[in-house]
Amino acid sequence: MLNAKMIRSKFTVTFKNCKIVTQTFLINSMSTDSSQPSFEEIRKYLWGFGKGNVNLSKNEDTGIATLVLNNPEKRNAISGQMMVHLRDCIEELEKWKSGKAVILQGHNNIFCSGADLDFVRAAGTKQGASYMSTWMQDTLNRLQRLPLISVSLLEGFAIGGGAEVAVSCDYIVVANNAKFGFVHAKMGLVPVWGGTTRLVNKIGQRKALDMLLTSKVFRAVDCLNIGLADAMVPTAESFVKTMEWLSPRIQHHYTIVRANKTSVINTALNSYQDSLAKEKTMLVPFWGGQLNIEALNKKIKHEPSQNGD
Ligand SMILES: CC[C@@H](C(=O)O)C(=O)SCCNC(=O)CCNC(=O)[C@H](O)C(C)(C)COP(=O)(O)OP(=O)(O)OC[C@H]1O[C@@H](n2cnc3c(N)ncnc32)[C@H](O)[C@@H]1OP(=O)(O)O
Repeated sequence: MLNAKMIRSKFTVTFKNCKIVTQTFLINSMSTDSSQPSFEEIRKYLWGFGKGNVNLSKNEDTGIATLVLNNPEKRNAISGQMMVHLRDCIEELEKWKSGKAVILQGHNNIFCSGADLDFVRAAGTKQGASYMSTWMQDTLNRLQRLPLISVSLLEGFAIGGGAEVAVSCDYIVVANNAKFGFVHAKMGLVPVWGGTTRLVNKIGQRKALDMLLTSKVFRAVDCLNIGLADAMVPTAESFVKTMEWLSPRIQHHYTIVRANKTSVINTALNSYQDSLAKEKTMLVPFWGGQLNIEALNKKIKHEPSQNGD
């Protein structure tokens, strides 16, 4: 792992009979920090824990991928093996250059019951904590940064680590039967997969603190009322309705969809100035490009939509 290390060197200069000592600090970024585990090492460790998998399917025609958490005997709890699968799926999505969106779901209409409690018991060491938090936080950071529009479709329970996965997505759609909770405190834990940071970004500091401290499990309509969920859909047709809800958000060319997602996520993850600087660089591929010229030629008149959406 790369580690920034300061090297100080002194230069003495004589100016008008005075000795001036200048100090130069160089950053040596090539040294390695052997105390940090490599991701390969963590992969091997996690792979030894539990069953289950994560299934990715990509539809090249629609540009929509689905990612399904699958561990039916444990309400889709995330085992060590599934942590490895999840990262591999995100890496696959990073390579998908023409995709527009990804929908995350749990197998058989249950989103996810959090980390596999058998894993939590077996890996309950300092090493286990460090490996899991490093791996899962990095994996979910990468999910959040994908240039795809990410939607978590919550059916049934999304608790503990399941809630952390859900808030890593751009949008949360709840089925009528969804139940969502950061239950970590009740389990004698704190979220470390990036869930606290992302929850605060979604619903604000006070509501997030309340949610963490009470370990309350929220019903679908409450998720909508507190601004955590973006839409609520009937459980019986949750996937179809989620696709309908998503459709206007991905109506444009995939390059436009991805550029807008990238710009927005940059504001969330970078400083104001960095975000402005990055935003300025986004226009070049589009300005005077084919999509822009076609739109100009149509002489579009922009009007409010009829149904107020
Ligand atoms: C790293 C830790 C932290 C994080 O940072 O993210 C966490 O995620 S901590 C984990 C938090 N999750 C839990 O504590 C889940 C506890 N489980 C439940 O509350 C309930 O099981 C449920 C999820 C509300 C579902 O209830 P229900 O539909 O009534 O099913 P059952 O309770 O009968 O469960 C069926 C079956 O599944 C097993 N199960 C459920 N969740 C997990 C889990 N997270 N890990 C392992 N196993 C789980 C449950 O024990 C049952 O097994 P059997 O009794 O053998 O059938």
